[in-house]
Amino acid sequence: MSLLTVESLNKSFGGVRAVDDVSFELPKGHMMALLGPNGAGKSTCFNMLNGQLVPSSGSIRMEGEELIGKRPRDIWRLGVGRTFQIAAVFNSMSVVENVQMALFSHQRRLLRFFKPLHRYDREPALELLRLVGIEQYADKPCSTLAYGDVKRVELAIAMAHGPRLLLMDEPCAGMAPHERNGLMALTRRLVDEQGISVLFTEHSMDVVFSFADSMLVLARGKLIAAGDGNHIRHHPKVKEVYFGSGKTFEEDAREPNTGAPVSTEH
Ligand SMILES: Nc1ncnc2c1ncn2[C@@H]1O[C@H](COP(=O)(O)OP(=O)(O)OP(=O)(O)O)[C@@H](O)[C@H]1O
Repeated sequence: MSLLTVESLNKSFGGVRAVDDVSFELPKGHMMALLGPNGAGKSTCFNMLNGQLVPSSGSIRMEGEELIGKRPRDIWRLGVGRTFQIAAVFNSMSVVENVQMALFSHQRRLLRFFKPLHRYDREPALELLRLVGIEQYADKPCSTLAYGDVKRVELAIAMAHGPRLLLMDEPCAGMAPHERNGLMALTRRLVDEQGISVLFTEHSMDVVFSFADSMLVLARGKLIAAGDGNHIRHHPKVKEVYFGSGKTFEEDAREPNTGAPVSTEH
């Protein structure tokens, strides 16, 4: 059974059909990219999946349960996590405290007046930092981290909520090539080892073709192609919408300068 089943999804803003009759299935343990030129409808799609926007019509089911009509908070509790283009962390708190806070909020517990935050859930938080490869920065303030590491903190925070589906909004925006390969290789490992599913938007085609199992391509709200890298790379409609955009559809991502395959090591 698919984790996510989207059927005939529509969203109009006045006369603009931002998402136009889109249907797809996302299997468990699968990494899928949602592609398309600017204004294609990717953000609108994401915002409907996590309940921020109410669709004009259609259906979004997670393991059979209809998500449309539920509040974003309830969808999040059902296991739909999200990371953002600009990482959302508390800069003044330490790395581990950010994750402790997320674990704490996930368990819906109330802070006890005399017990400081740092005494809650430190071990499980450290375990999550180990998972994303930044345990060594646990007690540093988030504000002192390199941007690639802040994105890892954001991933640990998202994992603290035990997602079944993680929506990642341009995860590599603003990152250097070696940082983005590291982050996506880590995400790939979380998909393979933890069995979560990931749907991500991304403008860097090298990242997409290296790490995604499959791709959806939107243009003016419509789904024009769906399939694996080979299918998408040679799809005439995809070539048409990207023609002249400078997108290269490279075969795979390699570490810059060395030509070595990317690694999840940090
Ligand atoms: N709140 C809104 N009100 C009116 N029109 C909107 C709104 N949100 C999106 N649109 C329109 O819907 C269409 C799809 O926009 P959307 O932001 O989903 O595209 P996108 O693929 O995410 O683009 P980008 O890659 O530039 O972020 C565009 O024509 C946009 O102008």
